[in-house]
Amino acid sequence: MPKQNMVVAEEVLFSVPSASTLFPPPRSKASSANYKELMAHLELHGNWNRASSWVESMKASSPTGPKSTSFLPSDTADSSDCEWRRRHPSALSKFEDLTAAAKGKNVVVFLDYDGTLSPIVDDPDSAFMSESMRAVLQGVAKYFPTAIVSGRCNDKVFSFVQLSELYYAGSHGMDIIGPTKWPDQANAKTILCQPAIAFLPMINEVYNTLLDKTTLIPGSKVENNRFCVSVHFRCVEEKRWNRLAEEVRSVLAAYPDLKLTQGRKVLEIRPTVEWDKGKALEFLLHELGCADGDNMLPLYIGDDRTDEDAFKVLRDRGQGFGILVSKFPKETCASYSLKDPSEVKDFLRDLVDWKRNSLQNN
Ligand SMILES: O=P(O)(O)OC[C@H]1O[C@H](O[C@H]2O[C@H](CO)[C@@H](O)[C@H](O)[C@H]2O)[C@H](O)[C@@H](O)[C@@H]1O
Repeated sequence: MPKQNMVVAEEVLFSVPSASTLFPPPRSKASSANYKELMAHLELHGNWNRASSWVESMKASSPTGPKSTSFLPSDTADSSDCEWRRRHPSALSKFEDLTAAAKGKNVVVFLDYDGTLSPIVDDPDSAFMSESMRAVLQGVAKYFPTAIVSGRCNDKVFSFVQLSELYYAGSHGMDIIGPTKWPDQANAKTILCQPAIAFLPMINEVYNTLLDKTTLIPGSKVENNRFCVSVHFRCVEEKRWNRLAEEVRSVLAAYPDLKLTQGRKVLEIRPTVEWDKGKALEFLLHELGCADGDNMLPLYIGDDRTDEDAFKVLRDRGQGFGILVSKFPKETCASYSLKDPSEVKDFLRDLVDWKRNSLQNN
């Protein structure tokens, strides 16, 4: 499928050509210290000074509906859609292939929250999970170690999910805790992994400053995700995106240790630590004793650019499967697809039934 027919994946916003690409290093050793300093300056200020390119990226990314494919001629859209579905078939229609691969292995389930377990809604505080999804999740956690890996802070995700038998990896995996009720209360294992703990005061400071700076931009919302901050623009009129981007840019210019990425109609500010949902997945697999073993089959279901880090880990390890939740073609490292949270629920229910039946038949 031609690249332009795919939805642009959300990406690190200041990934413009690096200064070192534009200015190759000097040959003499004597000039190299000055060169490093110059490069650091250009990387930071050159890139941070492009609020207008942020807006282009904000416009290009995060399509959520039929509008997003409207730039395609309809026959091209149809054929590219078919080709994409062939390469990333539905996890529901290929369920038997998946369970065949899982036979004799311990399945571990990783789930993103927004857009995967709950539908995308305008107000982030109202992204509730349905009771039926909760019941299915409870069933999943009964048979398989299950983790929620989210950009949100753990407290918020827990307030939506309300299941203490799960692992939670909030703040894009930078805050990992084990279940307080699995396999049973007495044996509950407390895992704690917080690789960005040193950034807490800085993140709080940035959150407060951003709250203050964006307060006059109607529709904007700043969310404190503990180890990262989200600036939502889903409800901001497009003519004001430039102003919002400019405010965020001006705040972040003072924090070289923070980076900016983009999700679904959201700007995300994160520490520059080498940690993401992929690292969280690897950490949890290791904790569960299946880092190197072939006896585990991890399944990771997610809808966002940030989930791609986890899909990539599974693809590179050749272990388990990534399942992308999307109604339309997207660049992805996932093997399979599901269209929306309702299909995710069906898939998880099938998984529980399959496990229950195979236990009964043994
Ligand atoms: O990793 P996730 O669990 O998918 O979290 C990613 C972000 O999700 C939330 O924002 C998204 O969902 C909102 C509610 O549906 C929607 O209004 C927003 O436009 C989406 O970007 C959450 O509010 C963010 O903090 C998370 O980073």
